[in-house]
Amino acid sequence: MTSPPADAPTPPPPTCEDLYDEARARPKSLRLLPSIIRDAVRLVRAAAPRELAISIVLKLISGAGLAVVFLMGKNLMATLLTDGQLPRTVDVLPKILAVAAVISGLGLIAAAGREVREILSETTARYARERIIDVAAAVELQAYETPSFHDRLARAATGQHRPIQLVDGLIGTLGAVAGVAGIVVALLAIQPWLVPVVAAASVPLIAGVLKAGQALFGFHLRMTAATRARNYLFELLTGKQSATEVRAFGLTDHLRTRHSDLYDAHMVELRRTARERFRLAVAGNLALAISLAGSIALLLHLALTGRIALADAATAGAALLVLAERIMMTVMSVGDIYESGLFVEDFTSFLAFGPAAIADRASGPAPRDFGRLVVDDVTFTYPAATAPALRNVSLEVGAGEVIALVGENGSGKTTLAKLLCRLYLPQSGQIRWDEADTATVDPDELRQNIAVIFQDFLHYALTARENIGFGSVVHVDDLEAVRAAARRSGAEPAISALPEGYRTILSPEFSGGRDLSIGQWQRVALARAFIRDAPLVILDEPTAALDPRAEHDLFASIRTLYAGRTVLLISHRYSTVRNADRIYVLRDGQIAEHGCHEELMARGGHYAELFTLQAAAYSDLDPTTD
Ligand SMILES: Nc1ncnc2c1ncn2[C@@H]1O[C@H](COP(=O)(O)OP(=O)(O)OP(=O)(O)O)[C@@H](O)[C@H]1O
Repeated sequence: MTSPPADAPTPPPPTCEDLYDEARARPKSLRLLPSIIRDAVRLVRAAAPRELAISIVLKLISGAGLAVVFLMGKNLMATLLTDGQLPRTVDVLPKILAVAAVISGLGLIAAAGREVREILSETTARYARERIIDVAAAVELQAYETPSFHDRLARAATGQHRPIQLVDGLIGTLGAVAGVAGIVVALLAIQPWLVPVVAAASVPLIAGVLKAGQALFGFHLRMTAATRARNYLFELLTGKQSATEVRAFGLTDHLRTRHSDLYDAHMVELRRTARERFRLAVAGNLALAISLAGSIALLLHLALTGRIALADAATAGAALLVLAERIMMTVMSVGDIYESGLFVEDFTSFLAFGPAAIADRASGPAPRDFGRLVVDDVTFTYPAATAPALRNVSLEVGAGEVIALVGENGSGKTTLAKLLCRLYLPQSGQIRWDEADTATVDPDELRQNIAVIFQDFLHYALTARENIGFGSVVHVDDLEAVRAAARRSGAEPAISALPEGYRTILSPEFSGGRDLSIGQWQRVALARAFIRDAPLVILDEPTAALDPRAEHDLFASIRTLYAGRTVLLISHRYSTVRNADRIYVLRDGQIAEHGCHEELMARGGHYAELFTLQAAAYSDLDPTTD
């Protein structure tokens, strides 16, 4: 692939939106079925090739086994009834034993088939789940900002058992089709005109099951967003994180009613869909029944008027009835396959958005060292927003500098930090790490050079060691490195006081787990940034929950703590950023001004206004001021 010219605007990253629309718009005709079946078989084969092969072989053996039992039984009867004499035990016993052995062998095969099927199903579900994780990990963070991605993710997560259902249905259908074929051959020999009649009568039945499959799939498609909303409310009502606030504000009844209303709407729609599916089934079956009754009446008429032999009419009638039953079964199986196929198509088209699909995105190697980070005229708008969060932002961060980013709420500080980490790509402008445009380098490699702690850092319900070690996953088992990071961030005393120290799970949801105070959590998060050996450190509000002494200590020693590294600091505490080499002031997504503290104060602009405002609040509280 050719790389775009250096000055060309960065193309918008592909999101799941494109794929979503394409998948939805695609006609869900029966013609798609072979490719859907191929995809499903491929997926199951990739997940569990051995189990799939064994499962098919066992199914074939069972099918053939039934025929063998039938033939052996026929042979046994012949032996028993030979010349009207009682057979000798020695002649008959081996045959009885052989029939018994084959029957019990078939029983064993059926039992083995069930177990293999269970393993096949679970292995396929696991494989499908892992592919979903691949997609979730590969898509740009931007995809998470779109409801359609979450809809598709939710459907993929619930549809992971569909490929195996489809393959199951396929194996069953092959058997049913073989049964139909046998009777069709017999009918062709007796009354050939009956075959096209029955085939024509099956058309409404087939159309019905296809429409029924589409109706069910449509129902799931329509309800995905509402189902996610309902599941979210369920999480709120049952989750640990929400439990405190839901109780404190007495929200349980209100949320419960909303959950229940959404469920009511879901059930109304489900009943409507079920009625539609039932109507389609009635119409299809009625058409088949009418044509059957007509054919049998005609057979009877032909027999009574002497145009066909009575025996032929009776045989054809019986074959017709069996055929009708088989056709119904077959059509049902085909309907199930089609229905599963619609979900499989939805599922596999989602998987297509995984690592393979984004492999050809520009992704050169990330620079190893850090000299300079340049933000050049960057504009960025969130997918869900209409106005840009950042407009024509330009700034520069040099190696070894401590740079501060300040501004009022919503001015774009966190957004800029996320763009620097290449979590989002700008719609226009460039972010250059030394000479490399970060849009064109491998994002994972680039992020290895950055230690970032966001305001909403994660509280992992895992051990204290992991909570720190995740900052540099290669050090997760290195207790000494973890301890050293904890000492630097001041988290060490709180962790050492835990019942199992660094082995304690930081969540009371798990046995032996304990929680930390918010300030202690913040120190743990800071330790995560310390353990990561990255040249650029981005700290987004790192001291919001720290006590004044801890905050003072951190900022007083920031140059020593991060000696040799470059620090980008986002803070609302103006006193803490005054020692930065350069301060950038963001306002409504734009850089309003920049310079060192003294320069900005002398200028008397936005920074000076906010700094003075904050300082005044402190001096008002100061009992020594008059
Ligand atoms: N995921 C999102 N989708 C749409 N708009 C967003 C999203 N995240 C943030 N915004 C909007 O982008 C703008 C910048 O937000 P950002 O979080 O960068 O501000 P901030 O300066 O870090 O604010 P704070 O000081 O409150 O942390 C805001 O107007 C915000 O409402």
